Amino acid sequence: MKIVADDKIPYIRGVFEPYADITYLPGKAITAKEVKEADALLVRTRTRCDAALLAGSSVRMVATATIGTDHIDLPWCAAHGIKVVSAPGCNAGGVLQWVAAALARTVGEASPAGLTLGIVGIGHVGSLVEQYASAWGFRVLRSDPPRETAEKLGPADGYVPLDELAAHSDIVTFHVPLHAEGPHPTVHLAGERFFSALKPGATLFNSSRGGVVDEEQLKRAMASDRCACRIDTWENEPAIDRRLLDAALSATPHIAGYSEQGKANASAAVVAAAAKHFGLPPEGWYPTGVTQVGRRPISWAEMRATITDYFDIDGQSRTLKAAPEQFETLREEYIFRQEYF
Ligand SMILES: NC(=O)C1=CN([C@@H]2O[C@H](COP(=O)(O)OP(=O)(O)OC[C@H]3O[C@@H](n4cnc5c(N)ncnc54)[C@H](O)[C@@H]3O)[C@@H](O)[C@H]2O)C=CC1
Ligand SMILES: O=C(O)C(=O)[C@H](O)COP(=O)(O)O
Repeated sequence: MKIVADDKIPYIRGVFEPYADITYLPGKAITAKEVKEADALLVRTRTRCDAALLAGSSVRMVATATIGTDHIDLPWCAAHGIKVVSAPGCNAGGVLQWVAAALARTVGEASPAGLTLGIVGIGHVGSLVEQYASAWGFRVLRSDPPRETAEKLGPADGYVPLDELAAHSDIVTFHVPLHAEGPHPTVHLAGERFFSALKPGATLFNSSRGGVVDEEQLKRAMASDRCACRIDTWENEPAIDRRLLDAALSATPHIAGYSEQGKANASAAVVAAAAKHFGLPPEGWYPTGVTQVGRRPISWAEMRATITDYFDIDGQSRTLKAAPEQFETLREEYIFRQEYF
């Protein structure tokens, strides 16, 4: 059995070695030639898994150590009998920490009470953000048309159309997958219509995917002082837009989910997926030495007073702004932070 794995998936070295021939490569170096005779791929967002990579290969399973799957051509894999497994919710706690830091910087000395937070996408991340933001005193508006339809949710549950959320929110945070298909596509979900509806002076957070926000429209809205932004995920990473970078209140290199616990969960998920699929022993494996966090309530005051000790969003923003050409290196050399709530 042959596995090709991204060499930046942490903790997994040694786990499959007793059972499989495993090769570790940088995500971008996982090419058609390298995977031709592989049975399984363990990837991250940096390997595009589509016909160009997989056609004619012996790959039967792709496991991604990420929540997002937009780097994988899911229909093509399904049509060609390739099982795809992701790591749902693995690093939601890390993204919560990024949002908390961004909220702390945006709200400052003011009180969350009286401010409205619009959350777009109420899945693993969005619902966690909602839980903490509501407890901190924000009024929360939600938009998630797929859930609203499936679960018959509406204004009585705090679910509103995106335009309405935009018009009434002081801060809007996006937590949707990037997809172009189906009745509720998210490519440029924050586009011209969204920015026309947006409450003047609002701040937009994007820690979902570049492409969910139309950066040209965002820059236009910022140029006329209609909004501000804090951005973790960018169109065209790693070649990010320098004007947007300069204008953003916070700019981080797609590291919102980079907590030690999130990375460990992601690694455990891909190991479990491959072990299960191929009937190998390490199915219940989890990295040793990773501190477990029990999710706990934290007051707004405690969070504001402590968040910088764990995640210095301003410091990391200064680093990226000073050296945007290092975008990918900053990600690769990131010291995974600790979740503490
Ligand atoms: N910056 C980072 O480091 C990270 C980014 N992410 C991104 O965050 C995204 C969300 O993560 P999860 O909450 O775990 O995903 P999830 O799949 O649990 O939830 C996504 C939610 O978005 C909703 N949705 C889909 N289309 C929508 C639309 N047009 N409008 C409003 N809502 C819509 C879905 O119904 C679902 O409830 C991931 O797909 C990934 O792209 C995830 C982890 C880390
Ligand atoms: O989980 C996701 O989805 C993310 O965006 C990840 O945090 C990005 O992880 P890497 O691909 O950089 O491992």
